[in-house]
Order: sequence, then C-alpha cells, then structure tokens
Amino acid sequence: MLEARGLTRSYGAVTVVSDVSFTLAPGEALGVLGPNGAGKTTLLKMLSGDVRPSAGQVLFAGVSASDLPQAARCRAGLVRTSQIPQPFSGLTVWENTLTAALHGGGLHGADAEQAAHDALRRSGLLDRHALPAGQLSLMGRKRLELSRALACGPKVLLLDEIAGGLSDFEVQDLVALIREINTSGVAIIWIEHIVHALISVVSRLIALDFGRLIASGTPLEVLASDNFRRAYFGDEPPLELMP
Ligand SMILES: Nc1ncnc2c1ncn2[C@@H]1O[C@H](COP(=O)(O)OP(=O)(O)OP(=O)(O)O)[C@@H](O)[C@H]1O
Repeated sequence: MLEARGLTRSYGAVTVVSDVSFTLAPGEALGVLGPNGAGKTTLLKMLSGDVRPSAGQVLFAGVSASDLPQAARCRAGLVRTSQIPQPFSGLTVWENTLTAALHGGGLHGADAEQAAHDALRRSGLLDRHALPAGQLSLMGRKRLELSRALACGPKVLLLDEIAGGLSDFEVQDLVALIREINTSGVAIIWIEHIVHALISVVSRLIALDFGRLIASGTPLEVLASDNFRRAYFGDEPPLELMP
C-alpha cells in the first residue's frame, strides 16, 4: 500500500532523516517510535507530501507519489493529522468536517455531506456538530482532527502524536477510536510517545534515532532490541523498564 524507499531530508548541512526505508501493507497498523528530534514528524511529512525529500521515493499503491503535491496525495487517500490540531476555530465542527470532505476528499454536494456526517458519527462528534471548533476541549479537537481525516476517505492514515496531552481515560477512548478506524480497513502509521497506547493498536514498530532507522519488527522485538534501549536509556537500561 505504501513504501518509503531511502527517504532522506537535510536542512543545510544537517541531515534529519537519513535513508529510511519500510513498507506498509493494506490495512496494517505501524507504529513509529523515537526520542525527541529523531526525525519522526519529518518522515511523516515526506510521506504526506508536506516536506520534499532530499533523496528517496514514496510509493503509494505501487505508483510513485514523489511528484504528487500534498493535496493530490490526500485526495488519493494518503491523509495526515497534525501534532497540534489546527481546526478553523471560527467554523463549526460540521463546517470543519464538510470542508475536509470537499477540499481534502475532493467530494461534491450530497456525497461530501454524507462523508462528513459519517466521519462525525464515527469520531463521536455528531452531538457537537453545531459547536464552533474553538469551543471544543482538547479531546474534542483530537476527535475533530480524526473526523476531518476520515471525511477525506483515507486508505492510509498518518497520525502524529495524536494522544499527546490527554488524560489516561481520554487516551483509552482515542485508542478505541483508532482501533475501529484500523479494523474498518484503513492502514495506519502512528507516531506516538505513549507506548502502551501505541502497542495496543499496532502490530509492527519502527524506531528512529538521529534520523536513522535503528529497529523494526513486532513491538516486543523492537522494545527489546539493543539499538532501541541504547537510544532511550543509554548503555545500561534500568531493569524495571524492560518489557
Ligand atoms: N524546517 C526545518 N528546518 C530546520 N530543521 C528542522 C526543520 N524541521 C525539523 N527540523 C529539525 O529536524 C529534526 C527532526 O525534527 P522532527 O520534528 O522530525 O523530530 P521528531 O522525531 O518528530 O521530534 P518530536 O518527537 O519532538 O516531535 C529536529 O532537530 C528539528 O529541529
């Protein structure tokens, strides 16, 4: 469904993502871990088309997406949510979601309205459809971020630290929602620092450190790998943090 081939991004002399390759199968859920500044968001932005790779290629459904702009990738089903939700705060929840269906999903008329309605229902926001987005709680804004993404008709959903700042209960609700989206057939790549939330959804992890892919495999394989432990804990990981 999606393939990153040798993705690299440099800013001046500094390379923040270096030669990262991986694949994502249809319907799969893949987690991305790594310390702050490891290059995770930059990697996701290269997949979505927000950042142009300095080298490497993105293949989506077997076809090179490298020359497709961000909007075209979104319409094709490669949809990203932002680390910090940025709805149009003066528009209502409904208007925000409808705008995503029209402009992100490329839908028209009744089709766009149906997609927006379905997205609001799935994300649990139907009862707040008339509320200005600026009046939503943080959890409400996270739901709206997912609602807007769903309204675009994603085949692959790219989630950037969507659980950040939420309470434990809210994280549980969000995990249930993301799991439902994934089991409905949408493949997911999820960057997340809240590891227990991440591994309750994904079946595979990749880990980055200083822009390089340092581990990939099942959650257990990655969390137990020497490279991963060294990146997070230095040479001697505390025993109580071992999985
Ligand atoms: N536009 C830019 N210009 C220069 N440096 C950048 C730019 N965008 C990102 N960087 C740098 O690239 C590195 C990787 O940033 P990135 O946001 O991808 O990391 P991250 O793993 O997502 O971090 P976090 O977990 O803190 O969100 C950081 O050192 C960051 O300062």
